[in-house]
Amino acid sequence: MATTVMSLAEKVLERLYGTSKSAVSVAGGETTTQRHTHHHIHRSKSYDENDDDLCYSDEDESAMELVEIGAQRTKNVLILMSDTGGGHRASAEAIRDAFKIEFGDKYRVIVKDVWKEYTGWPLNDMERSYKFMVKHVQLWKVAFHTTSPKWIHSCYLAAIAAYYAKEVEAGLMEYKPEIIISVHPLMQHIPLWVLKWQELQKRVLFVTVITDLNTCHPTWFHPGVNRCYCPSQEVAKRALFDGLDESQVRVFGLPVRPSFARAVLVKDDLRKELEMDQDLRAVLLMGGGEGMGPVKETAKALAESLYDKENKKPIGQMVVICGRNKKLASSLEAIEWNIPVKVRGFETQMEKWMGACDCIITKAGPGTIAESLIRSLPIILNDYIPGQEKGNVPYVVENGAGVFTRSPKETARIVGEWFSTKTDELEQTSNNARKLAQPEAVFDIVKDVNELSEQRGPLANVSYTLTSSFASLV
Ligand SMILES: CCCCCCCC/C=C\CCCCCCCC(=O)OC[C@H](CO)OC(=O)CCCCCCCCCCCCCCC
Ligand SMILES: O=c1ccn([C@@H]2O[C@H](COP(=O)(O)OP(=O)(O)O[C@H]3O[C@H](CO)[C@H](O)[C@H](O)[C@H]3O)[C@@H](O)[C@H]2O)c(=O)[nH]1
Repeated sequence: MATTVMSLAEKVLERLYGTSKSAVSVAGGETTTQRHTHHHIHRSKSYDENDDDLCYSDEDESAMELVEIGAQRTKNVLILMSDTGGGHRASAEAIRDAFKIEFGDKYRVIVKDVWKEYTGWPLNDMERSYKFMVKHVQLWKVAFHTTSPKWIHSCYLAAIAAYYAKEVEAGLMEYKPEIIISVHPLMQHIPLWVLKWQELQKRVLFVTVITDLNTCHPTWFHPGVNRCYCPSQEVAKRALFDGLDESQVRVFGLPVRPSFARAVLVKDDLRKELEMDQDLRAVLLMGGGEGMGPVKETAKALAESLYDKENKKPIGQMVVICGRNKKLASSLEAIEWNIPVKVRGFETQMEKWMGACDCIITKAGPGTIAESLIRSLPIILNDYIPGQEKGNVPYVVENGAGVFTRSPKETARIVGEWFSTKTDELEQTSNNARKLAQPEAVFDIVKDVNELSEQRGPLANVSYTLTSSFASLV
């Protein structure tokens, strides 16, 4: 049977790639195509043993056609994320959009919080827990650092995995992914265990895309992944230190939505479209997806520093994006401002607001920082979440792309100077920001995932079967 399948597979490959038997049998110094064909033959054999879908006889031409159609069918990519802040979703959507741009219908990309949809507490409530913990910042600090040792978080996660194994399995099965991409620190261990129990480790590609720029939590690093995409050399160093192999690690940058990288945006046009003042310099004030940090105090201080009392006219304008913080938005809307101010809720076209402004004030969220760098915006960091965001401050400041101050008055003073007496400093900081930007990162990541997937061959056809006793296997 094995010989039969070998010759069939070669026929299929010949039709797909025009590759001959002799090309396949060459050992060592393989070309890419040869390396791929080698994988294909290997796979078709093992699938014949394990997978009913691919059982066929030598003469059965129609089965060959089926294999061929199967070979070119759309692959399912499942991106695991959670709305703990806005950063994970932004990166997940960036990856989804880049797959579409680069590969069209070759991949069907689904962005899901499988925990929320399929499991119970505490996994299905991470958004609320995270929001609560970062509000009580000492609590988050303690939770972040006490769960950093591997044995501690492994125990927690193993216990949760044992409890929710079937639910997570059902969640994964629903989407039948050939590729799983995790963009969340708590979404490596449990799905990888489930894949192991399902004996799908070798067939399902599992990659992690880290969305923290520097001092990230060690749960990001799991040695069982096929790839770990690190946004910076600093994170890569940590990954290697935590036991990943160099072959697993790639450094391309933090994935940012293609609309940031590819769109050609003209400031004047954007200001017209967004109904902003055409002439005054503009500062963008925000606090991540949740509108965190000293946004209101800073807005009030800016209204003072951007108003020329002598001449009774504004020297700048302000856009405040409050994200999902509705309370903040309504309290800012109630204020009567003496300079032009736009107060916005959660915006879906951040690239436009950033493109229309001249500098940004934000807490040290990695997504917002990476996006600002692409738009060459000088950054004033006014806060950071302990743990994962702490290292983002030196990343920005030491590279000359911005400054850090927690004081709203000091922030307002800096912006006032940038917009009046220190415009050259504003320009220099903007140039430094541009140099740090990595707009192509998201495309490099999806191309690498595609390459990994190709190496597994077009016959990779994952079959998911529900097993019944996972919990007992933990
Ligand atoms: C690491 C192991 C986590 C397992 C937690 C199970 C314990 C259940 C107790 C509390 C409710 C769960 C709270 C979930 C918080 C969600 C965090 C999140 O998604 O962050 C995203 C953020 C970023 O968006 O995640 C990170 O940057 C790093 C993740 C750190 C994980 C910290 C987990 C805290 C768990 C608290 C346990 C109590 C500690 C006592 C120490 C002895
Ligand atoms: O109205 C808004 C407000 C924000 N955003 C987007 O939301 C993202 C915010 O992400 P950040 O990484 O800047 O910050 P968050 O706090 O929202 O993100 C969370 O996830 C991050 C990882 O990606 C970090 O771990 C961070 O500490 C954690 O709080 C950015 O892409 C930003 O453009 C919008 O699209 N619209």
